[in-house]
Amino acid sequence: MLDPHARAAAEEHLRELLKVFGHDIDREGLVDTPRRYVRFLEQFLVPEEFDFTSFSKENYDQMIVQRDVPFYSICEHHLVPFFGVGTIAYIPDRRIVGLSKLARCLRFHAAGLQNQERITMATASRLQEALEPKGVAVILQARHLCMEMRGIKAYGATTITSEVIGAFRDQNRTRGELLSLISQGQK
Ligand SMILES: Nc1nc2c(ncn2[C@@H]2O[C@H](COP(=O)(O)OP(=O)(O)OP(=O)(O)O)[C@@H](O)[C@H]2O)c(=O)[nH]1
Ligand SMILES: [Zn+2]
Repeated sequence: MLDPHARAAAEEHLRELLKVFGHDIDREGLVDTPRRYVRFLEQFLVPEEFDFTSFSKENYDQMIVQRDVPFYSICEHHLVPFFGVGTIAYIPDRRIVGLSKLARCLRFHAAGLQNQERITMATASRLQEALEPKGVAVILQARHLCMEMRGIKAYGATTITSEVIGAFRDQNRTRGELLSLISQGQK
């Protein structure tokens, strides 16, 4: 959380920026916008930490795959959103993790000013460190508004990044099984 002085300064900078572009910052629709935007940045740039609640895997030793996990981020180059869905998979060794923590992990690392490759690697490393599983795979598919609204204007282009660790990297059969599980039921 920002202290009140820092928040007031951030809001003032935003008012100045809007003025530079000729906006009447006292009109009804804009008067509270700097406050709202700074609050959004506070929430988005400083993500909420979470606990990696884990459980004994009992006898389960197959891969766990979570698909279509939505995430939102802000491109560090243009300050424009990029967003998409991720697949997070792991093969437990001793522990399994609470399912919501997979999505939380991706959400946490997507927050802030980012590039897609960094989110992919950070999500995978975090799972690897927290669980020491036999393998981890993170695959992100995203649309970058900096490539759609501006610049190259490649509407609808998607970028896929992946990070695979352990058994997913070393064993073709394991990797094949992951790909087949991911594609199941997809249109
Ligand atoms: N590798 C990577 N590049 C990204 C990501 N998000 C945006 N970029 C790219 O960062 C690059 C910044 O390039 P610059 O040439 O400095 O910026 P620019 O003149 O605005 O580039 P254009 O977008 O091509 O108009 C662009 O090619 C963006 O597409 C990302 O998540 N990963
Ligand atoms: Zn960008």
